[in-house]
Amino acid sequence: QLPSTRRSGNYRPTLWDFDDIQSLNSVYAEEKYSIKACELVVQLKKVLQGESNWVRQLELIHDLQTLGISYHFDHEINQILNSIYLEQKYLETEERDLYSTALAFRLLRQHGLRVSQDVFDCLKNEEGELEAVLGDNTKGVLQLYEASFLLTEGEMSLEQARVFSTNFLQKKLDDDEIMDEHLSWLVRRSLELPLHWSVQRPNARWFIDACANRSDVDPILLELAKLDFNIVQAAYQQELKEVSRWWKESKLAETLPFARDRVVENYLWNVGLLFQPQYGYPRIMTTKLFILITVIDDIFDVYGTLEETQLFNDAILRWDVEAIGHLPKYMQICYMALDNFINEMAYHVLIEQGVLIVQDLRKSWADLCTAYAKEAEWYHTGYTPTLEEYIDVAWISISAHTILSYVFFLISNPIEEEAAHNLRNYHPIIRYSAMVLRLADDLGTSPYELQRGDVPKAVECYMNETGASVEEAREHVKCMLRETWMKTNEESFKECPIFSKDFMRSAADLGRHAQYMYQHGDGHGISNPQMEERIRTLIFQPIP
Ligand SMILES: CC1(C)[C@@H]2CC[C@@]1(C)[C@@H](OP(=O)([O-])OP(=O)([O-])[O-])C2
Ligand SMILES: [Mg+2]
Ligand SMILES: [Mg+2]
Ligand SMILES: [Mg+2]
Repeated sequence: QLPSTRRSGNYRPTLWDFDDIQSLNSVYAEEKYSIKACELVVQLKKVLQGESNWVRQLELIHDLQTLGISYHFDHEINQILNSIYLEQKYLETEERDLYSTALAFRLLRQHGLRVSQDVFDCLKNEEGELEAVLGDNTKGVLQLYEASFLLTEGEMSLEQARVFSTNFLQKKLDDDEIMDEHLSWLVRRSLELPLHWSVQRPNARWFIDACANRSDVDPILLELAKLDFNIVQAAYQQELKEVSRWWKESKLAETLPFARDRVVENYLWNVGLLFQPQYGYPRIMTTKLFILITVIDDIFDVYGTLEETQLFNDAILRWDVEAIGHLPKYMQICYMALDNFINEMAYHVLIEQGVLIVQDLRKSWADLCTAYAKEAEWYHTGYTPTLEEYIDVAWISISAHTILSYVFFLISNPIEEEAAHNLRNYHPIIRYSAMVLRLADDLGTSPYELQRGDVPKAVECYMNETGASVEEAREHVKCMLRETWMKTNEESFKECPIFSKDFMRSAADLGRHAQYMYQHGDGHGISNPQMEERIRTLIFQPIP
């Protein structure tokens, strides 16, 4: 049916004032703080090298990771994990328990070292049951729970460990039986989102604050975590100011008022996706990308009539900038903003890496808009696809393949032809990243999207196809999320990876950041108190 009036997303104006952003200015940009941080890094490297107990070494590595500062110690961490793996200390039965075994299992697997799930066998009873010997060991069961998310296809005992450790921990919380307050916080947090699914830098602030309630934290560790957080935040603020100026100068917020005006939220995606401080320019470019994807997504999902969306998609497929005269004015503006951005990105890569990628970028956008157009057709004709039909289109329409294309070309130097070929052919790691992003997005945004009118999403397609209730359908989607993570884990263990470590990390972090953004509803388009607090403490307020 053709709408008599256009839909609206009823999106509120941005929460973050342009002048407030432009006035951001952190003392931590001063060199004296970076010098102090370097001194602390040197001291901590000595602590790491001086630690001979393998469990303490692993606990230090775990803390460095959750506090967001492990990137200073990649070499030391690599050395320690490889020697623990080679010396197989984590296998000597007399030396270990559930806690140390699970901690070693998780950190070694995360590092790409393929430890067998059999490491838990010696802890089981005669009937081969691990759950029978948990006793009252909440600390150990929490580590087992975290470790179970590193499972790959067919590792049923890890899947069973996830189920019974979840039930064990939930019961402990419900019966208020966890006396240690910090442990209780960790359990509550991880039951919502396990460490393996948590994006590192955005979550670091929570772990830094939580450290204040721990007696076993090395003061140098906490001092460096706070200082590093504030120094990196100062760099983030400068990047955000630049993107915010670009968005204002584009005048797209005024000319396309129906679209989500979300510069800060779009920048936050890239704090999760490209957390390494040296990726400042890539973060600025991928934030512009997220902004344009958000606007064009809203043209297809909210504002454009069926006929207009088909005209826009044809123009994108043809890519003839002289032939847009027939488009409505708002589409001409959007088309040119996109064309300018593609040229800006392609020019940068041509100058820096000597590779011409205009066709790659246009193809990626063409695939995205074709998927958008299909969804618009389904909406306007009132068709509800099967879940399979929907996923075949929606893993593309969530835009992960476009986002990861830009990430690839921005951080790969040199650009390897085999990797570029796999990127163009949507290597499985791209599809898995897209699936986590899509499923997390549908769980977080579809209630609002359906209210205003949008194509039925994964939950609704499953309900329509099977007659399931909303709860059952949401549970099914969460099961699909777990299966996708299992395939992602499998892919990351492949011996000869086609893509760089940083790219593989970004592909997984895109999905992780989606689970962070949508943890409490639609943190991107609607926002909520938790997301506002996260943005305030992550970007606007240094740690005191
Ligand atoms: C960056 C994004 C992941 C992409 C554009 C904005 C998003 C936050 C999401 O927005 P949404 O409207 O929920 O996407 P979809 O459901 O219309 O595909 C799709
Ligand atoms: Mg949308
Ligand atoms: Mg959409
Ligand atoms: Mg959505």
